[in-house]
Amino acid sequence: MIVHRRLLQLAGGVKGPIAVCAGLGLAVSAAYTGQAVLLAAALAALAGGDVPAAVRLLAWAFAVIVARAALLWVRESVTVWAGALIKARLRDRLIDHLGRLGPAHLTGARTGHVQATLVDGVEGLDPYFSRYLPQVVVTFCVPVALTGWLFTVDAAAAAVLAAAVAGVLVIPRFWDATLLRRGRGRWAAFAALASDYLEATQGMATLRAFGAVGAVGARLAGRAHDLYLTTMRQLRISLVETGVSAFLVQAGTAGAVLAAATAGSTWEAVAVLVITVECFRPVKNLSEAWHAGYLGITAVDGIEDLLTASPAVEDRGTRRDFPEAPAVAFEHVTFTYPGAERPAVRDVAFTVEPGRTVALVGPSGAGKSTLAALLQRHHDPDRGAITIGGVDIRDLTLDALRGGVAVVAQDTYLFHGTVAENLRLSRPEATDEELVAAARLAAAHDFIARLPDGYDTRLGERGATLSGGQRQRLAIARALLADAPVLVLDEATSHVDARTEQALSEVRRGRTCLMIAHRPDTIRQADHVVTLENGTVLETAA
Ligand SMILES: Nc1ncnc2c1ncn2[C@@H]1O[C@H](COP(=O)(O)OP(=O)(O)OP(=O)(O)O)[C@@H](O)[C@H]1O
Repeated sequence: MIVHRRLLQLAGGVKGPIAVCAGLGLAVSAAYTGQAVLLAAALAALAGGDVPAAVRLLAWAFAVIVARAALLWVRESVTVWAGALIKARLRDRLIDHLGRLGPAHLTGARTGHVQATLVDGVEGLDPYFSRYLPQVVVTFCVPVALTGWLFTVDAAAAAVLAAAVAGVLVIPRFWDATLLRRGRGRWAAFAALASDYLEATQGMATLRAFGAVGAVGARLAGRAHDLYLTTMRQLRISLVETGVSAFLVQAGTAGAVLAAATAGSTWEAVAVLVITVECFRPVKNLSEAWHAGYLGITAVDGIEDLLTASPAVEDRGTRRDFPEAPAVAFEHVTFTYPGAERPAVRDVAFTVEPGRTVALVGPSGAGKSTLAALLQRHHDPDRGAITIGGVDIRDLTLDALRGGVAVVAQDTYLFHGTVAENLRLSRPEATDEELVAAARLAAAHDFIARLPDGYDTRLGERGATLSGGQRQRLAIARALLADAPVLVLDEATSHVDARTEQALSEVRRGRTCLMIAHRPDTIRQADHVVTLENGTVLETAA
């Protein structure tokens, strides 16, 4: 029996559904006990030759059985509802926090780990909250109540039963710490396997190209074997615990019945037998619920890691109005990535005048993407500041900043949705006409119109069904639709044709644009060129 402190805190918001499940569990136990007592009494009446009383008692027993069936149905429905509610609330909380952590967190964590936590961990927590925790309540209440009641019927049998119940509830607790530790080991192995599988699936084209599928397959087999070993290690403890509990249940039942048969009548022994069976029923059910919910318990570390991770930047700004036609100024900005030995950018100072374009150029690793990330506040500078229209971007709310800065990245992410859904990501309320107008300006309308369902065509994951240039033009249309006054543009090193080039100049028009540029043609179109080297500004040219 594991009642995890952190999981109880997480359950704070779902105490109501858990309490309802526990209440229904108690009602079901009461129905089982009522049925058993009525049947025992009916048998006693039959043995005593009182047939009418036996029939009356059997009729009551039948009514209780019907009521219990209804209660079981309600309990199952409520359990499934509670489970769905718990999962939805927990996932909302995790996704919300992940959104606040931003991309900086995902560069430090393996995506597969995060995915395993969000999908399998939360899925495993459903039975923990909706079945296991309510059953813990039932397991503590029912045996204690029935043993107490038995003391009024047969003290000797009750004493034997009390000892067995205490043993069943207390002895397995000695294994709890080991069980939890091994469970965590098993979760770590599971998350590692999930991460490797995700990576292998995503990188399959590269693995095939380099003939590395076999080697990765062998590594995955190794991971799967680790998972098997950790599962068996945990199972060994679980089985010992189950065996000890089963022994105590059988010994307690036999001992209590023996005590009753020695001291009282045969029918008293029958009554004790039915009570002991009902006394231990919740213990058996708890063990079943434990097997359903233990995956969630072991995933708690991943969930806690995610929930306690602090965002790379705090959303402490209060200004909601984004400056209009703003200048973007880097004021002696220095920034070192966490754990890095030297700054990625050092004392960088330049200004992008309102409505103008500055091309950032320089060799690989010079710090161009870092400056773009700082402008989007994926990180905050260690020294210096970035201002937009004279306002420090830390004074803007993150929502205001995101609404005012549009991004056309080189590796544009397209989701497994329709073209229209992907475009509306930047402005969900955009009308169909606005969608088409943006797509036309971005030179994307023609190829979209040729797709099987036009704007309603479903794109494959990451836009896999489109060419690189088409993906880039959709990204430009998305930025146009966002209609933000500041633009961060990471010029693609590949797939830039004349039409994409024209779309790029369209999206820059009237906007203050920071452009990571690679090609001489594009660099020539910029109003100013800032050359970076080793994180510092080498020269600024008009
Ligand atoms: N997440 C990170 N953690 C630690 N160091 C990083 C991280 N991202 C980049 N760096 C380092 O910061 C420095 C600047 O990298 P940055 O990506 O800004 O260069 P870049 O000029 O955009 O290069 P490229 O043209 O190749 O994209 C490099 O030394 C790089 O190794």
